[in-house]
Amino acid sequence: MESHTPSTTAPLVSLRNVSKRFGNGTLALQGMNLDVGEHDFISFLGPSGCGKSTALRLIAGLTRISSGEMRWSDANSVKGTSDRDLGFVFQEPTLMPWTKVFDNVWLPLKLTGVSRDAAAPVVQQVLELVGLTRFADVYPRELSGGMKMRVSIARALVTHPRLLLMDEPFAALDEMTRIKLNNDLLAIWKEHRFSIVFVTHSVYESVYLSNRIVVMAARPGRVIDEIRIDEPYPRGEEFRTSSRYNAHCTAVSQSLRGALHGLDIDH
Ligand SMILES: Nc1ncnc2c1ncn2[C@@H]1O[C@H](COP(=O)(O)OP(=O)(O)OP(=O)(O)O)[C@@H](O)[C@H]1O
Repeated sequence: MESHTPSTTAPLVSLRNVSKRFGNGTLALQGMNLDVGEHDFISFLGPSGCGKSTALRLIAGLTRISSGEMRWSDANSVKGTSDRDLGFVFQEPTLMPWTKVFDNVWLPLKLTGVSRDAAAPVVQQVLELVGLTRFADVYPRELSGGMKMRVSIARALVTHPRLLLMDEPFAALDEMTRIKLNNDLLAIWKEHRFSIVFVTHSVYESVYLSNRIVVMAARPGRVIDEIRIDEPYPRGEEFRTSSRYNAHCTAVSQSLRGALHGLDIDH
């Protein structure tokens, strides 16, 4: 068993007092502070509307911050939020239905000018990582929901990003598929040592996966707690059925109740 070793190097990305107000006046995120370290697995957890997706999209550079500061480590700062340093996985697999699995996964490399032939070894490598070696030549419609999500993860990993951002990637999947994908994601993360920021509504999923859980509340969207899950990896059935896991879930649920309580006060 291996304990998670907290990063002693500079954070990959730091948010300082970051806020986001949309044009319609909604304060989606207020005063967020966060350091994402090397090989962190961070979950954003909270009720609907607390700004989880907004925070993720800010980190991805898909939405601009209104105030505050976001700073990338030197290795990333050459090109800022370079596409090659970031992978993004959405709740929907968002695959191109008219083209085969191989071509869907090749896309991020194709967009940076890498030919199909040159991309082939790395596309095969990431398909192998997600267990889809034999499916390179099929269309997305021939795949189950879980397999489509695996393709989406492979596409995000094909550029070997240092940070993988995942917005409720498994929310639409059945329980067994979700557990399997949780385990496979942890195995890939452990082997390849990138960092993950993962949005979820599930206390159980966040405790199982993460070493840090950022608990958020709504109106305005904000961070109300950060909880460390200091448990060794790999985590498997033994951890999922342990009293320690239950105790962590109870503590996180209590913190989350604070988030919901805040919502009641605001309304
Ligand atoms: N483009 C937008 N324009 C205006 N308001 C927005 C926009 N995107 C999000 N919001 C609002 O910002 C707040 C935070 O939304 P966000 O999607 O980040 O929350 P969330 O925690 O991810 O919610 P959910 O769990 O339901 O996905 C919400 O009140 C939402 O309605």
